[in-house]
Amino acid sequence: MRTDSDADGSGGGTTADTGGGTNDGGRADDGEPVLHAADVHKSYGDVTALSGADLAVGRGEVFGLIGPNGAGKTTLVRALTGTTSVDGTVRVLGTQPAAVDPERIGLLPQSFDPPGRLTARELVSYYAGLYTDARDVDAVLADVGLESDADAWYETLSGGQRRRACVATALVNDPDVLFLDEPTTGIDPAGRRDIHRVIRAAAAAGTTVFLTSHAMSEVEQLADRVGLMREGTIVAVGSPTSLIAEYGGHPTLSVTLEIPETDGPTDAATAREAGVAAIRSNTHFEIRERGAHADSVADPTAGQTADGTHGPHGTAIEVDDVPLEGINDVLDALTAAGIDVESVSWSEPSLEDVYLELTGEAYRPTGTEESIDTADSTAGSGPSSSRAATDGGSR
Ligand SMILES: Nc1ncnc2c1ncn2[C@@H]1O[C@H](COP(=O)(O)OP(=O)(O)OP(=O)(O)O)[C@@H](O)[C@H]1O
Repeated sequence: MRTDSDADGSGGGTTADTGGGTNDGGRADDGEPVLHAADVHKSYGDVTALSGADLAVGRGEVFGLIGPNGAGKTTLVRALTGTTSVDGTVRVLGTQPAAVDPERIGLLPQSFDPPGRLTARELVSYYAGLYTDARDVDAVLADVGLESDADAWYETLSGGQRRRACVATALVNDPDVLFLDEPTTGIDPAGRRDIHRVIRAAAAAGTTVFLTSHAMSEVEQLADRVGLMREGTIVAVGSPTSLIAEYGGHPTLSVTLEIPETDGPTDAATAREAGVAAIRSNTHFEIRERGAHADSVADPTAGQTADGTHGPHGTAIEVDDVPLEGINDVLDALTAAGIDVESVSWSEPSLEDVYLELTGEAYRPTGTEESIDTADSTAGSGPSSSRAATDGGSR
């Protein structure tokens, strides 16, 4: 991070900010945000890629851009990196994107296919040679966890190792602004942690990181603020916490009740009905009556279907807005009514729920849910956690 770009760190904000963000963005040397887009439009023939995008990102901020395929994320990155022309205002480090000194920008595109017969060290050295003031190549390779594979040809590296090498090429000039498009695609959890650590360190040193990703858990963990893009505009901006509070919904407890193997579907419905009644009479929690759940009470096929509302051995009840400390109240109510519980899972809303709420679309899950025994159900929770007891029986 070059010191000549140091900013005053004062607040910036964006026109689309939900107001809940904890970091409204510092400013570049001349008082502007480091990245600034206002009313940006871009069309490809009849296709509208950007339809009035607004954005302000500050120095040292990690900004995560999420949105469905085709929402306009890559086009916005291209606008910010000066690789496509757009209508509207786009400023980077206080100037036009095309006029920014390339030494101050790091870019990892989604698709990057370097020559296979370069070693990782040669690849990063090549990029280092493009800059007048590059970092030590071996230090960068160590940062991304590639020190022991530095002399392997790129084509012999695994997918994750290749991606790490590519990330290294974007870091070697110690950029002031780092654009990362899906940086951890194909990288295993340990490698992902390495990359996350590198991103956090860069931001702590003052680099502005603009992260585009479909991995909601990654964005939730890394980003100071998140912008959700839909149909060419950013429809919500805020810290992950504020977006989840505003759009994520409530924590949900899902209780699967046991039904004896010989029983038929009507008994599954009866078991569920009894469970619902026990919870309603003995706790203040609401049952989440999704359409399929409501139907399952009266549905003679309940307990047999694969509609996702209950498994083959039990029937599920979803209880809305149950805090962690309320789980035992629900289980006690069922136990007191003599109802056996097969399993329990509890989940807090996450950025995934925000995404679903604001786009109405499912995305590829990133598998971050953790499972623990409910015997420890009073243990602390992370920003997005799920707790499950898979052993049968009531408590
Ligand atoms: N070079 C191009 N020529 C024509 N249309 C394009 C071009 N680039 C993008 N588009 C269109 O612009 C829209 C936005 O595309 P963009 O790549 O910015 O979306 P995205 O949010 O990055 O999508 P993804 O998540 O799939 O990468 C899409 O409808 C896309 O088909």
